[in-house]
Amino acid sequence: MSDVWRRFVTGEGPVDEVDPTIYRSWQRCKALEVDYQRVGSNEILSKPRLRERCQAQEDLIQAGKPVLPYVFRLLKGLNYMVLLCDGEGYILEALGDPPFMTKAQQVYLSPGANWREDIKGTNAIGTSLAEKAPVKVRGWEHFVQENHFLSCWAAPLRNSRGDIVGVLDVSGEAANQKERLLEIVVMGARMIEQNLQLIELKRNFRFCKQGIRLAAEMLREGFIAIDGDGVITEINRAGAQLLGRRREEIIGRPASDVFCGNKNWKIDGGDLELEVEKKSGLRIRPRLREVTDDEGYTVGVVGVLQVNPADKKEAETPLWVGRSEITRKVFERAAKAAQTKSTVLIQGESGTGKEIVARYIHEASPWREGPFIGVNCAALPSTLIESELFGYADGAFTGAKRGGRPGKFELADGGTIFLDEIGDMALNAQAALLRLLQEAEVFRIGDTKARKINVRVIAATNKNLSDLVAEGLFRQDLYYRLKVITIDVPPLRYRKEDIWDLVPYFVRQTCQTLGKPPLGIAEEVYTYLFAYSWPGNVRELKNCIESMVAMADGPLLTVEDIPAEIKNAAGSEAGMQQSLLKRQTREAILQALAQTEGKIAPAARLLGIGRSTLYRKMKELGIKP
Ligand SMILES: Nc1ncnc2c1ncn2[C@@H]1O[C@H](COP(=O)(O)OP(=O)(O)OP(=O)(O)O)[C@@H](O)[C@H]1O
Repeated sequence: MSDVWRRFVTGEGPVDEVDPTIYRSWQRCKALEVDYQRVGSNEILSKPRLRERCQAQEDLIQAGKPVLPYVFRLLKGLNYMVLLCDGEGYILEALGDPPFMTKAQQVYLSPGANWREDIKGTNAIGTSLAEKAPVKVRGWEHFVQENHFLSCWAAPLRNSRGDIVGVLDVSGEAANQKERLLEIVVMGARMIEQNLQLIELKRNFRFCKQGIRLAAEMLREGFIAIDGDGVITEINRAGAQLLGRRREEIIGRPASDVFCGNKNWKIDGGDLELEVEKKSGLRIRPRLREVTDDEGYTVGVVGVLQVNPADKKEAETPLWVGRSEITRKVFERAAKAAQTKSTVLIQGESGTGKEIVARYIHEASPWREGPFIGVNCAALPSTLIESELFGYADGAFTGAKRGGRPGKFELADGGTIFLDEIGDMALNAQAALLRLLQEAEVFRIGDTKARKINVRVIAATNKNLSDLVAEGLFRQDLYYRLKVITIDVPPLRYRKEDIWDLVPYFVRQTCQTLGKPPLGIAEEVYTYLFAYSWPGNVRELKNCIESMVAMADGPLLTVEDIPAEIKNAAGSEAGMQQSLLKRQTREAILQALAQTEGKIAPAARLLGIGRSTLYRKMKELGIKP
């Protein structure tokens, strides 16, 4: 036992031979009345509480993961241990040589124990936290006598804001005093801090990237980001739609490939003469702002895609809107189908938007310059459908027009014919249609002359065609000929996120048609529209909005304007929706936790929410960590 230590703790005499850091710590311990013979009451976490703490300090653990073994390898076989502690003094992880680990265990120098100064007296972990600096505490410098067999070296760990978030410590036996241990500990601490910064940077980067993507998707206008090398790094769906391409086709491509104008386009200092002219003659121009770094160097540009003001009328009404994954996939599939020559069969409940999909295919296909002719097969009596579709020759029947008449197929030559409600087509017309599809030529009724036609055929049905085939109401050979490419358009109730876009879209459209000034939409309206199940799909929503706009008095559409039958049905479904939402949230959280073996931080990342939000939701839903 050191005489200096004894003199201090008993208060017998002056102790000026002590390192000032140690002396300050001893004074703090004395003021806190720490027992100098043995630790009065240790603070040890139970295994589950320790696991929880490690989860809460996931970044620190991650940052320390490669460093602890590295430092330990430098000291291996010399009877030391390396410890990682959090900013409150709790030991989270330890690596060490077994003989010393066993001895250290007796004074709880092991995971779960807290080594704050007020609990353990002067020690490297607690004292480095109190002093906010690297310290060494050898043998009798420990305030509590039972720790005199130890020598420890520790350095605090800071995050990028400079807050202390932990401590790296090396401990060994008092007699074991290797040179330069403090330098090793400080070096290890710097490595952990760098890893912490990297983790934070990666997270910030992901946040910025995802944040930009989400923010861009909220814009009604087209958004584009181009990096310093002139490569397009982001474009939102509205922007891609404006350019008539898919996002995936644009991102990663040089801007000069996508836009015409200055081919050798460079960001810094160059004139931004970008423009793209669509086949329709629509000219699109980006309005861009430079993004500069701290030194003022241009690192890229961001901005909105605009339609040349002269062409604006056409662009203001996109053919379709809808942000749901389901709708996006439907139109992605339609875009692919547009590039082929095959017949397309669109299936879906009434009012889901099958005709819109057909028009979109036409617009994106090589037939886009030709006409788009729609025929509702259910609306035509079976006696008329053949002459309507294929036309008739002069004198084909009594009452026939002189000189004959072309049918819809001939009228659609060079373009697209859309056969809606194909399931209702009469069998004789089906036979003629099959022949036409196989030969690519039409025979007018009563005519022997074949006329070559170049038509893209798109059919749609809200019936199950294979059932009709089984009942003998639809020709099997025609069914197979039609369903070369099928596109299913799901009901609106399965893709309710689209309501966010459809509502303002229909409000704008209706205001324009009725010559009303633009109307706002009260947030609460959406609660009702989301709760309703929309059996009539998008058409029913469109009708609902039309009636709301027509009836609205003020500048805002409110719950009062919702048609009574929809409001009442939605009101009774609202409670159900909420409990369904709760159930779905619960399941999503449980699944994420199962995937990450109960780890909170990765589960939160998987769910795309913050850690504290996840904790709160788990509490609300009664999920135990
Ligand atoms: N994604 C969408 N974006 C904008 N408008 C849409 C969308 N989907 C549907 N609509 C509109 O909803 C209405 C119904 O759509 P559409 O006529 O295409 O449905 P449908 O499935 O062909 O119906 P039916 O089977 O009764 O013929 C139309 O006015 C259409 O413009």
